Amino acid sequence: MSNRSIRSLHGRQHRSSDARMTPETLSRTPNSVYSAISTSRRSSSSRQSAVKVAAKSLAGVFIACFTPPENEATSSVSSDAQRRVNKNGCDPTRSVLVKSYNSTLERETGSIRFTLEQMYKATDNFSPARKIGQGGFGTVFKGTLDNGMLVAVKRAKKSVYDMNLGVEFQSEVQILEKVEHLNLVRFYGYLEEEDERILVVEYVPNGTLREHLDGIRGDILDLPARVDIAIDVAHAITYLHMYTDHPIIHRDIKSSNILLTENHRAKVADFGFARLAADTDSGATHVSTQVKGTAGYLDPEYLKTYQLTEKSDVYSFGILLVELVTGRRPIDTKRDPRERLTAKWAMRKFKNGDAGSAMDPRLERNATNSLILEKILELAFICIAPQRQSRPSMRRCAEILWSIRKDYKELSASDIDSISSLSERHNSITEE
Ligand SMILES: Nc1ncnc2c1ncn2[C@@H]1O[C@H](COP(=O)(O)OP(=O)(O)OP(=O)(O)O)[C@@H](O)[C@H]1O
Repeated sequence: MSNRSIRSLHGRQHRSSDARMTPETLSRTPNSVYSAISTSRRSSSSRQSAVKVAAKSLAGVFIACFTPPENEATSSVSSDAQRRVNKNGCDPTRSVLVKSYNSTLERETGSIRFTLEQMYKATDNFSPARKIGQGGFGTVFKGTLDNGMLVAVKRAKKSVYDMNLGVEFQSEVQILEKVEHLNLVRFYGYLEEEDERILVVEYVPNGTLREHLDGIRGDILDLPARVDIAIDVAHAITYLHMYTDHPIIHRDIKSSNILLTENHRAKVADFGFARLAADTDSGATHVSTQVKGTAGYLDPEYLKTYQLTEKSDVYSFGILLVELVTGRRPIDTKRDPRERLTAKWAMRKFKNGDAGSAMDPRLERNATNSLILEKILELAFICIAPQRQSRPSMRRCAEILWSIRKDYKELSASDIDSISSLSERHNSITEE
């Protein structure tokens, strides 16, 4: 969704034979990195001591005392997986849609192959009044299908098609057909006729996360809403990495690819760059491939080695977390040179015990928000660790965020004294 997207730099195709980390290995938190960040921070002189005590002890507690909510992870994602499954891998809603379009060519997978006539009808002949967006892929229209269903109709621009979009389009369709999750934009079908390429996906009515952070979509998102959005995105990527038939790497996690519903639920969009992950059964750890993604979100190790793993999504997710709490874009060229790379700037502030000054100025400043900001930044910084082995799995990120949300709820109803007592309670649990 940004013209900074890097479509194709260098191309090589091969698979490595290194052993891939298992989900069990991935779910272990790199405590050393986490605590290295915590201990390298200078304590803030301006902070009230109770908050410092609480922050320090909670830093360990957040990791050490999390009851790994395995069940929640497993049940939420696997029930989703069950929900989606029929023998063609499509969910009941899709089937209904397919039935109502039985005059069209239906693919075995359950997605619909639309006709041009249907697309013209759905979009009032691609009327400018129906245009809702423009991106590197083409133009997006708000469409209405015959059955009244609202959809987003993504029409590829011809120049993109001429640049070998055919292969990418088919690969995007194939990936979209495989996935089904509440936090992923749902795929309904596509059109491929002569020089027209169109994707028909769920219409998500409330704009992109970036628009919300820019304040052009009404009310500013408060911190709990941002934590919820981070959790939704973590669920979506965890699903792609761990619960699809074959792990999928999204490769373009960024705030302008996160669409929001009216209730501020997040849905990850845009599978244009998505790739199947390495085939672990054959012992591969990564796929080597052309570098694609968006400047500012790109994993430096992937950029350097062309080796793509799920941890590249984790890196982009870390950048997204920084974006969520600072409100700033990952690269902000209008700022002072020392502030242009937002993650670096925020990390410096954090290490100097001054994380609070990296907080989005539109967020309320209070003890709870400051503490939660630190927790989110701590997680962000392990996600963007230079070496991919040091980064947590997406599932681990989701677990940490659940605990952050839980503690937010407990802390927000209380004052500094309660923060201290919560930290004491956690200490006594660890001592036991
Ligand atoms: N499913 C959707 N529901 C509602 N609006 C959408 C939907 N998909 C895209 N949009 C709108 O259209 C805009 C462009 O989206 P699009 O996915 O086409 O970008 P893109 O071509 O993938 O961009 P890039 O390739 O540069 O990342 C979005 O910013 C959003 O405002």
